[in-house]
Amino acid sequence: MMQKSIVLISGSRNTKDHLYSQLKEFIPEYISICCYASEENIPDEISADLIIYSSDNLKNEISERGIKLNCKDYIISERSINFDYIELVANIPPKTEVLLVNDEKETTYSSIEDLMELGLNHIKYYPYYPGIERYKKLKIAITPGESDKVPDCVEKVIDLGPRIMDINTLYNIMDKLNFDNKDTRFFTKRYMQKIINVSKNISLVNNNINTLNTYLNNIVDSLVNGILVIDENGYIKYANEQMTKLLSPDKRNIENRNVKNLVDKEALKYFMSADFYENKDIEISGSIIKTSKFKIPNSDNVVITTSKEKKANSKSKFTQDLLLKGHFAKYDFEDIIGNSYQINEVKLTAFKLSKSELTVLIEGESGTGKELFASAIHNTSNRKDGPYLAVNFSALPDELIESELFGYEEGAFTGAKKGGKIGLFELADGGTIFLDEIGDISLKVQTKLLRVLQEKEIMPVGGTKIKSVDVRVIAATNKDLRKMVKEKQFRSDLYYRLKIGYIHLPPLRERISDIKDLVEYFISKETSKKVKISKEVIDEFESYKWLGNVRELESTIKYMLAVRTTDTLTLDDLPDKKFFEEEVGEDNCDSDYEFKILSGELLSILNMIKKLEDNNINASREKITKALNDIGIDVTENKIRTKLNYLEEYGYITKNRGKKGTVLTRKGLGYLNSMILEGE
Ligand SMILES: Nc1ncnc2c1ncn2[C@@H]1O[C@H](COP(=O)(O)OP(=O)(O)OP(=O)(O)O)[C@@H](O)[C@H]1O
Repeated sequence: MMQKSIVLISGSRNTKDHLYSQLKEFIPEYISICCYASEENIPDEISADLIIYSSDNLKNEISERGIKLNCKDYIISERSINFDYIELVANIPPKTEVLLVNDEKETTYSSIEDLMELGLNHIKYYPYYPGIERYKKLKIAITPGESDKVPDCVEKVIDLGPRIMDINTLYNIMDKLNFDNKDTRFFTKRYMQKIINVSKNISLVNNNINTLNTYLNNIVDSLVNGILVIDENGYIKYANEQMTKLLSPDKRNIENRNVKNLVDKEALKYFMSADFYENKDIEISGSIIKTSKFKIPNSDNVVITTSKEKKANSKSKFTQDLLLKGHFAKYDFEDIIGNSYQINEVKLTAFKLSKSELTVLIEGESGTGKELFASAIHNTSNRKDGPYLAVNFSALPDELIESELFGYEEGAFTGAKKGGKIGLFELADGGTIFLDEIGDISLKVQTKLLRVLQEKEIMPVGGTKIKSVDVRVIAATNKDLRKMVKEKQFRSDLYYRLKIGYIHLPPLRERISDIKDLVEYFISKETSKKVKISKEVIDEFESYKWLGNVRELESTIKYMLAVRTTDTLTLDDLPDKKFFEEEVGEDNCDSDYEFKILSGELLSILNMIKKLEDNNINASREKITKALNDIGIDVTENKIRTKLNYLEEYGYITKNRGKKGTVLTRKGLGYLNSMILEGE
């Protein structure tokens, strides 16, 4: 038999090398692989069974260059982020703002989408590509192999290497070369193994089995969409979220159930037969889906995967997934750690509310545990066996929110799916819907929501028929809704409807006695090893502001566990200051005018800086200390240093090196003026 051959053509040498090693890894040895880069020499004539172009443009370039091609077929590779390196991204502290740099607008956006789809949405991506008109001048950049395009403002570049071929392209290659079943199975196994290794790496870095599961799920989901493991009798050992959605429209847990009760006869034949197959079109729950089946080595279990339907369905699927933060209520009240008076009071109120059917509004800063409480309320309520859908409003534009929440009827708008679409409210029937970031919804959606709350019925977009739904609403926000009501950005009637049951979650800095318990809890959650934490660190933590609240504390512990050198976390393991949340940011322009109430000492310092400034004296640390001592306020220079840092972080002052010393900002001056007005 003649040896089959592949020729790969890419633009740069770097991409060529990466794609070559990927092909070597996945394509059996008996296929010969030859690679060229257009920036190097390409022969005038190329012969192969299959040519793979790394991009569309390259195909045109090759034909323009008049290169003679003797080949039966070609493929243009679809590319995705190289997940060998994604742990680098996973390790970036939450909420960090980064530039995503790529060569063109499209590739930049699709790289952002890839990373988000992999679940790496703990950081904020801003696009950058050559020729972009305006971009955010950030210090960190992530790039898939295009580090030479990174703009000057960037200080740290995380290069993920060029994007690799995606799983569909690899399947396509095998298809075109008529691989037999054995080889495709080998490939699937390899790919899965790779994914599992990547996830293990990530979780090792984070020391966290939960992270392992999350990333594993996300990566698997983004590649094969649905994944199901069944034993020889058809009992489900594992089903990921997508498969659960496919087999059980109410999205309840399907583990330990039998596939016989979940799919119809036709599909069951394929699920339970002794055959193994790749990408077979099978009708499951009313849709034709590409399905593969393979056996887990040394076990009686088989794995069934369904492919991501890239074309027809992907948009609406993706948007609903974006909107949905979770399908299951994961937490109970026992999972809410903390014994402070403040948190106990809130837990008690929440517990009482859970036994009622009232709508609940949870207010609290970001990371205080609003989602945790919503989940615990559902799990303690009479609806605990019903669905729980957590919806995040900040992810989507208004029109989509409306159709995803309330569904639409066939023909409601261009692109509406045949048969219409069931909205999340209908899916949550009999259960609870958690509407996170409720302050982000438009007035139009507010009006529709009000209707659900008042009448317990929904009207799908473009529909005429009203449908009754029985859903309990729990809403959450980190915005000041009352202020939004005053400013007419939030309907007052909706506000009062939501606020029938009300919980305010205190920020972490107001319940510092919980810090120790939380720290111990997070350590035990992250690692099975006996890791201690020094008292100095706890003391230090108790003096922090924790603007990112419990979430920030959790990621700090994760960080410290990852960098620690001994089994005790010490001050040396603390991240540097940049790691911690800062208050002033572009997203938070209002904070310029939102004053943090300052305690006596801080106020005295601020006042003193103004006095010195008024007298044309540079407010150095030394001068401020002396002037305060002079008026009987007993402070050391060291203490002043800490306080000045605090004032600077809140935007009241800026510290300058050298002679100029500390100066009041507009906000600082504004604060002092407002104090004078209040005093008058
Ligand atoms: N009291 C607590 N005990 C244990 N874990 C907590 C507690 N509070 C918050 N967490 C953890 O902190 C993280 C943030 O919590 P959660 O997502 O519920 O906050 P949130 O207020 O909904 O934040 P956002 O407004 O940003 O969505 C989660 O990982 C959660 O498990």
